[in-house]
Amino acid sequence: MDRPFTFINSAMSADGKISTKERKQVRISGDVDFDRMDELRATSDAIMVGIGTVLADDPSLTVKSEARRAARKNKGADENPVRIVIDSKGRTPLDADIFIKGEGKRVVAVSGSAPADKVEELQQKALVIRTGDDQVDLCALMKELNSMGIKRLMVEGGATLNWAMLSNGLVDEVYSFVGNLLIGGASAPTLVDGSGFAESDILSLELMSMEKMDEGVLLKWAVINTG
Ligand SMILES: NC(=O)C1=CN([C@@H]2O[C@H](COP(=O)(O)OP(=O)(O)OC[C@H]3O[C@@H](n4cnc5c(N)ncnc54)[C@H](OP(=O)(O)O)[C@@H]3O)[C@@H](O)[C@H]2O)C=CC1
Ligand SMILES: Nc1nc(O)c(N)c(N[C@@H]2O[C@H](COP(=O)(O)O)[C@@H](O)[C@H]2O)n1
Repeated sequence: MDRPFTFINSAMSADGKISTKERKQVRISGDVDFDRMDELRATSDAIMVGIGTVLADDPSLTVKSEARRAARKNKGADENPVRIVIDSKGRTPLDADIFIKGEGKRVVAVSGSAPADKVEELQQKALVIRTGDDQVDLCALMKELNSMGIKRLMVEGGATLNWAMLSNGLVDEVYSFVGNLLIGGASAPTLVDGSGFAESDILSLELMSMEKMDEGVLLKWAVINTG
């Protein structure tokens, strides 16, 4: 495989929403699930999010547990995995938490549509990788990440990036915490948005495990990529 092993980790409400119609971050996970997410971060080479998530949530994507950061250091790795933003037009704010918080490498993946001045500014903060004309070419990017030594990639959303990764056959597993709340709203983002599959292309999953966790359930799925 010339791309990293890739999994999506997400938290959704019982009605499949990952945030509100205003795209406002909601605490869906409980403490146990957040700790599980931290372990996933700590054991990944890189974490990827879309620019929509950076603009909505301003996440730091750091490993929160000091012990886990120390364990990474002991193995000769940076305290935090490489943090990657998928951002065709180079809109990532220079004061985003992803740049400010925690040590470690950052990558901003842009496309040919990113203005040169934005790229120059981002290069002060991150390695900038340019693929694709209008939007980031995710298949080409994944090959490049693989050649950089990124073998285990965690995708933390949002809904549009999840769709793009899944519909390009780039995801191996999906971990979804389903919380005990209903968010509703036709326009609220779901686990997978985008344009959606035609009936003949619907993606099949194989249930790997289900576990009661906090006040919800953790579902682990393997993606059956046929392409
Ligand atoms: N509950 C949870 O677990 C999580 C919830 N969220 C929520 O998700 C929401 C954000 O999701 P969403 O708005 O969908 O944004 P995303 O984070 O999915 O980012 C989508 C953006 O990525 C850029 N992009 C670049 N290249 C591509 C490509 N090839 N294919 C697709 N997109 C590409 C596009 O912007 P451009 O063209 O400008 O590059 C696109 O609009 C927020 O409300 C956040 O709170 C987010 C993460 C986890
Ligand atoms: N697993 C999970 N559960 C929830 O309830 C959530 N709201 C999220 N959101 C994701 O976590 C990111 C925050 O990361 P930092 O704490 O800033 O490091 C946020 O952007 C979403 O990706 N996840």
